[in-house]
Amino acid sequence: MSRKKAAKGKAPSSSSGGGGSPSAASSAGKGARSSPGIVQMNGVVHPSRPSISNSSEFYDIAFKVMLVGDSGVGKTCLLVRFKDGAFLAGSFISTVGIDFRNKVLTIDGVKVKLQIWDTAGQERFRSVTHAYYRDAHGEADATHDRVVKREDGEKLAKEFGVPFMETSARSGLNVELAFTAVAKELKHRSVKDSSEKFKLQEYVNKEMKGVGCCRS
Ligand SMILES: Nc1nc2c(ncn2[C@@H]2O[C@H](COP(=O)(O)OP(=O)(O)OP(=O)(O)O)[C@@H](O)[C@H]2O)c(=O)[nH]1
Repeated sequence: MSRKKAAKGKAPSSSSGGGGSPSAASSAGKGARSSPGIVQMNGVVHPSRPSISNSSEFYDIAFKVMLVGDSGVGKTCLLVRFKDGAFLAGSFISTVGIDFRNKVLTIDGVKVKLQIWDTAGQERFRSVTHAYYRDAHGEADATHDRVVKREDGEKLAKEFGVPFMETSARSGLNVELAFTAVAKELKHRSVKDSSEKFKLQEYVNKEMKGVGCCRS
């Protein structure tokens, strides 16, 4: 069965309230997905003067994080799971252009705001989404439908020197961890006099849950 695609998200100019309300929902014939990628982007540090995010939450440091990957790999669902704790099942609604949502996490007593940009995976939006990469620092429940072998993902991550983990927007597997790991790494990078060294790979290996652990 082919997936029906409609438009989701909205233009960035209208997203200042912390993101629009992209919706998606499950389709019986949906194919397997590879994983969305999380790219961490640059941060702004305000150690002595807490700021207020668009969602009225105070924060100490802000970072821009991009979700990148082909259309349909689950970027929007990953973000919605992280932000709202929900899985949007139903027919697949493709993102138009780019959109963002804010979430403030407390990392070792520091309020870290992640401004997470959800990019459109479709080729026709490439020029729009790539424009937002400037400034920037920085699935697993459908095992039968899997298109990317775990080993291949691990190999690729090794090549790029980044940690590898599988997430599921549907079950929630490792979603919080993926974003928390990014926030921790960015916070440690930005606090220059940090005495303790943060080892991202070790943290991820310790905290990561295996596929099949958290089905809902
Ligand atoms: N089983 C399962 N389905 C998922 C998961 N994440 C997303 N989906 C489904 O995959 C389809 C695409 O998800 P989206 O999050 O909209 O994909 P996207 O990467 O944002 O796509 P674009 O907006 O076109 O770039 C939807 O039908 C979702 O319901 C997941 O973790 N498990």
